[in-house]
Amino acid sequence: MNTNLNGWTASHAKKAWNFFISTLAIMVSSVALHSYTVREGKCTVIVAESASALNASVPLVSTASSSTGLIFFILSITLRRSKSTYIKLIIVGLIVLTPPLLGYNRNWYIMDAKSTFSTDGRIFNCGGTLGKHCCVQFHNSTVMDEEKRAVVDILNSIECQFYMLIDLIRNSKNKQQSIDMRLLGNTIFKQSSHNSAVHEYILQLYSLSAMGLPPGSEDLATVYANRSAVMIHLWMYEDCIKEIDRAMNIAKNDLLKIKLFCRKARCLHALGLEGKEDVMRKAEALFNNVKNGPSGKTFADLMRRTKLSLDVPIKHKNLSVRDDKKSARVEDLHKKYIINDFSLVDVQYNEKYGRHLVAKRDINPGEIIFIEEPYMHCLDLVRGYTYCFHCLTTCLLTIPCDYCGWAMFCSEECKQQAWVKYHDLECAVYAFAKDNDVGDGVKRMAVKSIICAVREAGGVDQLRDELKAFDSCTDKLKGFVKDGKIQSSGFKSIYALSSNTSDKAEPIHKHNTIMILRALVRNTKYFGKKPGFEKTEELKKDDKVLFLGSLVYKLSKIFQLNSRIIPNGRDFCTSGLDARICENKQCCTTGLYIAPITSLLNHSCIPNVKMCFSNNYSVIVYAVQPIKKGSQLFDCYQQEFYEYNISPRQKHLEKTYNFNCDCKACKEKWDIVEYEVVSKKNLKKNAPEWRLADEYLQLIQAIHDKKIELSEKHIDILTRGIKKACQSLNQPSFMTTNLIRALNVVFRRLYGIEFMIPDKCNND
Ligand SMILES: C[S@@+](CC[C@H](N)C(=O)[O-])C[C@H]1O[C@@H](n2cnc3c(N)ncnc32)[C@H](O)[C@@H]1O
Repeated sequence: MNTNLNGWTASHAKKAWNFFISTLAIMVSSVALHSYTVREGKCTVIVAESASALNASVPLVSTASSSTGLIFFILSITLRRSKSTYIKLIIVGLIVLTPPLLGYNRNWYIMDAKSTFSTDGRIFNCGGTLGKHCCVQFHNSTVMDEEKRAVVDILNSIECQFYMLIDLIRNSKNKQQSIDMRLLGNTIFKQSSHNSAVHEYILQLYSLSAMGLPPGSEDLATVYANRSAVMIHLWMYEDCIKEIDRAMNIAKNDLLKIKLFCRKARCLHALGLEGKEDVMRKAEALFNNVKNGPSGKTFADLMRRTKLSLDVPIKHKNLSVRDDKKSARVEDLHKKYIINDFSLVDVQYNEKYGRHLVAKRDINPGEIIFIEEPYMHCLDLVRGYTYCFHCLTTCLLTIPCDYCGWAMFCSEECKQQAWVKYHDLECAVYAFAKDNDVGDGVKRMAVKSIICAVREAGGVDQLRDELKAFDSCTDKLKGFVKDGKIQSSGFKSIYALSSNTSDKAEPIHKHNTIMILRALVRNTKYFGKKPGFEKTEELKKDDKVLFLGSLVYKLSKIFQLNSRIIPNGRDFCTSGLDARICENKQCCTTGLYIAPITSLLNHSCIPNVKMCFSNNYSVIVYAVQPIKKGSQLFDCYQQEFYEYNISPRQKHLEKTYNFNCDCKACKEKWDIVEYEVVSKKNLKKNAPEWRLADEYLQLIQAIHDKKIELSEKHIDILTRGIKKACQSLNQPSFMTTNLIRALNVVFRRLYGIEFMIPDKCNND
């Protein structure tokens, strides 16, 4: 008798194999008898008599269909004669069963008995049709399949059924609120003491007032006239003339026109331009019509004062909202660096970080790594008095969309371009999707990008086909690298960005999806207008709805993770918080933007790169620490280690970005140290730190206090300091941190998006 070390005999082994094979056969055949698979579009559906049969069947049946099960059973009975047959049978069994066993839980979804889902355009109803338990495996499961399942859940939710059925009030212009804002603006303007913050507030009130007024109305002409009064008050004569002409085009009231002519004559005089006499003649002609009326005396006085002022030489030169020196500097930068040239970096992928950027050579602090043009931006709704919603140009005299109460443009051209490109639909869709939340940018980005993507593709069906083809490509770097070169591919690059949000953010994305989908269904012609279509039972059957719904859901997540803040124009946010968590949203953000390659930067609490949103609609990514060839570039998603303690820092990253940070600062538990106080007294008596403080502290202080005119040379000086600090000091160190912070201020001031409202004015 053959005995092995454990006392097992061949007959034991034979019995064991026998038992194993029989059990396997019984399981398979029982599944075969109690469940069956249906190939439905891109899915395999297993239908079973009971939940337990379903659970048993999932790992087995995923590839072994009922017929395979039967064959298996028959084979095990008829062929169990020789050892080699067993071996063959086992090999076949392993081949058949291993992939599904490994795949169990990954691609199989147990559906509840009543759930309905779409399989590649067709509807499969688990309960309704079959009355049995079922689960489904999505073959070639694409990213969108995940979202489709979520959308079915969303459509089933009570919140969705509620919003689909109720009639929401269109969020649009509000004339009374506009008039109230204008009157408040007038009251503040009449007060005697003004500084730039007051000027800004007055302009904000007037522009918000303009937003809510119908086109061509006398009220709108009055608001424009009031803004022109602010402009002349601020010695911004050229802007004042533009605003006067705008008001004049719609004004019907003679009294208003006389005021405007008088103001225009003063501006022409201040600018030394011809034409003031002609303008005064027009004012005189109108004055003759009103001089005997109730306002005759007031206007006679105005005419007299204006004529007198035209004889006095003007000492103030024209001011402008744009900083010309900065514009020239940014233009020079664009001559030196090609926009969207990513030759200093590589995109790579690994399991831990996903896609990430890696330096192709050693990079010095202060060096610009690349400049990227964003794919899209979205201004905060209250910022319409400083920037154009369409081109983001600095503009204090924006004009409103004719229909909605939030979009403001720098010119008629921008207004028209935006209308043709996206705003005609955005205006209607967002009117119903808008919540009264200042930080609604993610939702608005989703609306705008869907509209643009559908248009660019030529329709919803075409977009679906394009994305399907894109999904079928398994390249991890798709959308970002083409023919070995980093290159973004428009909407597809946005679509390819990470949507790995945490479960905690789910309610927001679901709500965004409901609100946008509702507006797309009810306020666009994307789906045709079938009666009763807004009923969620109907919507669930429509593959176009499921497709667009899932796209909205995915984009909401993508924008939450990948969009970055356009910082407050003039300075650092007081708290430095991420605008999406900052309680005082207006303090630190102008809006959001998304730039695909920049979005591939992963996070570290001690970042080696920083971004600056330039005043020429581009994102400048520059190094703040020495970066070795082959190492990863890291940005900081919220606050750096010196601004936020480790625990809230990590909680926020986990909650918003769904990962656990293990950068050096987190591993070594670096907490806030008193970095803010720029004084040598705070330094430990550490020789290298003292030496660097002697060399740089005064400059750093002067930069923060705006005491010096900055230039590129300051970038070089700080760069040298950072290099020395990184080489000679143990980190974290006071001097390294402060040198890097000063470098960020310099970049922001030299190139950053900014608007200027003068402090000085005619009250001085
Ligand atoms: C803006 S994306 C960055 C690019 C991303 N790696 C990709 O492949 O698209 C943000 C996501 O990247 C991942 N990520 C960022 N920083 C990380 C880090 N330090 N460690 C691990 N994952 C990180 C997280 O999943 C996070 O939600």
